[in-house]
Amino acid sequence: MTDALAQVRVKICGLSTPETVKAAVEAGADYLGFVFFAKSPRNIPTLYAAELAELVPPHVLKVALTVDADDATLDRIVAALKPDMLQLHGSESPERLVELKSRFGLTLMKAIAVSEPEDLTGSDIYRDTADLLLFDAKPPKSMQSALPGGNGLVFDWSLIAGHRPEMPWMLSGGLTAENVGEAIRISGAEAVDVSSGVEDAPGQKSPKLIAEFIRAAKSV
Ligand SMILES: O=C(O)c1ccccc1NCC(=O)[C@H](O)[C@H](O)COP(=O)(O)O
Repeated sequence: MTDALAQVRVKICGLSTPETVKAAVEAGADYLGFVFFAKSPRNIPTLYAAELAELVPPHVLKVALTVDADDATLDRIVAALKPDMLQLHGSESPERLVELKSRFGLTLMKAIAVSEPEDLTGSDIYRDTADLLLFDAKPPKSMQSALPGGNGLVFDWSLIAGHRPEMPWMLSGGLTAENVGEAIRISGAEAVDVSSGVEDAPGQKSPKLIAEFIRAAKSV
């Protein structure tokens, strides 16, 4: 039997309430992302993460999203959330990933900001240190106050078709229930990640939009 019918895996990022965590689990999310970055409208206090973590069954993987966090901060996050994966959304170097793997032994996903082909070829530097890559849209320089991710921006998915990494990867950046099918077909993604596209307002996840997104991604 081939893997041709395998469903796309879905990560819902930036959950911050019990209701939306439960909604994402019930809708069939494979990964739930929790943001630990003070400037983000999705930031959650570290201790509150422990409460949300209780609601996540073992078959759904918990992802802690951080931006250039130091060891002490990560120690607190890992103790509270007990994540399966760290999503590194800053300018963490390959050497930093080696340190994090040795300290925590968790799956490491390095976010790569993409706007041109060189961004994809440049991501090869993480080949030996990241377990998977997350391709996200690079905010334009004009967006001075932009977050490093979670901006609802799309990049040209055909760039990935021209440089498919040999290691596992996820697609993100401005995905919605309406465009995720086309994004998967063009990029060849086997896993997708969404935040803004399942929100009614920045930081406010919608159970309805979460269910619609997961249905759309998994029906491709
Ligand atoms: O969500 C945030 O606020 C955030 C803050 C700092 C770094 C990354 C952040 N989010 C990343 C994500 O939510 C996703 O991994 C991905 O970039 C999708 O975002 P979106 O374009 O909003 O769907």
